[in-house]
Amino acid sequence: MTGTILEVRDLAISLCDGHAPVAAVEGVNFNIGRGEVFGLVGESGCGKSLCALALAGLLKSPMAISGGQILLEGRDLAPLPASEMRRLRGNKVSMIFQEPMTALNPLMTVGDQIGEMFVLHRGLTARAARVKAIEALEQVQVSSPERRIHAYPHQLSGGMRQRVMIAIALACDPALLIADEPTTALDVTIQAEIVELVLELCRAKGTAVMMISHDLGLVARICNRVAVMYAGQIVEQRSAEEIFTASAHPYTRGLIEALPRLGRRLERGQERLTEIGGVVPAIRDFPQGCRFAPRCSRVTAECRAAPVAMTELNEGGRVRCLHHV
Ligand SMILES: Nc1ncnc2c1ncn2[C@@H]1O[C@H](COP(=O)(O)OP(=O)(O)OP(=O)(O)O)[C@@H](O)[C@H]1O
Repeated sequence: MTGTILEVRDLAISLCDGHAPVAAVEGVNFNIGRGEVFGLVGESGCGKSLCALALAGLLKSPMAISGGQILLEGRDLAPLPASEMRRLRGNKVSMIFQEPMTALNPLMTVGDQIGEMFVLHRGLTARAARVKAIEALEQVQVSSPERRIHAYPHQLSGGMRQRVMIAIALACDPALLIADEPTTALDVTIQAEIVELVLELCRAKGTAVMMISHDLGLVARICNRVAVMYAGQIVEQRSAEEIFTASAHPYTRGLIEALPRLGRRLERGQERLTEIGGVVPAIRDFPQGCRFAPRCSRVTAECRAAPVAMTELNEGGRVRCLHHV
């Protein structure tokens, strides 16, 4: 791993729906190294998908980037028009989604959809692209690829469709793959296979991965570094090793407590593992002080008084908490 491939500086994403704009995401800062596997975790509604979509140039109105920079290999993607982002997507940066049907065209064969990447980004002829499409399907371990290239997405299983989406995303060896909960909708055994496949292919191609998940266990297992997001802000950033042993933010601690552990039994009368009480606030209801304050057991008046800045910890870790441990 050498050098930085992606530098996100002070990214802000706002809801611009004709009323006063509201920031759904703000002050997001992180770097991803070449070939690194970087994790972004948090409960549903924390802003993970908005960050992913912004990075891939796929944000849709009424959401828009309202500040900051997204430097991919030094070039700022934030101000680029949609036409320019279309040229970069699949080539420099790719994204895979939880539901492959959102990314696949139901009216095109999978062979044509994979081949299109080589025609568009590599200038190959249709015939050469077809050969590459078969190779790409082989790489994602789809059996009988010569036959499968003629299939339409609806003729494939969920796991198979996920493999096709990965083949499309990685066809042109992008520098960065953004994976937004790519396995959440799949069976547990297939989940593990798909994650392994993504990691193996990205390792071979030198592609960095930004893995987005609500599952801290998964992210800590496969990533080098992890950022924890809460209510539109990063609240903690650590190495994956430290996230369990030295996490400093009460929210990260809460996510860890809620993880099902092997051999961990429910106490008598306990219905589920300890979950963090309360819910993630809606973007118009973000508290003015620490956004986690209403759910936090360590809260004091000071926490509620004003926004909390990031504090640098040792070893490059950072935390947004006045009472971190
Ligand atoms: N188009 C939109 N209009 C209004 N609010 C939106 C829109 N898109 C997202 N939001 C809000 O922005 C916040 C962040 O959403 P986002 O989808 O990024 O969360 P997430 O952490 O990715 O959750 P999930 O894991 O469920 O996708 C949420 O409160 C969501 O309701």
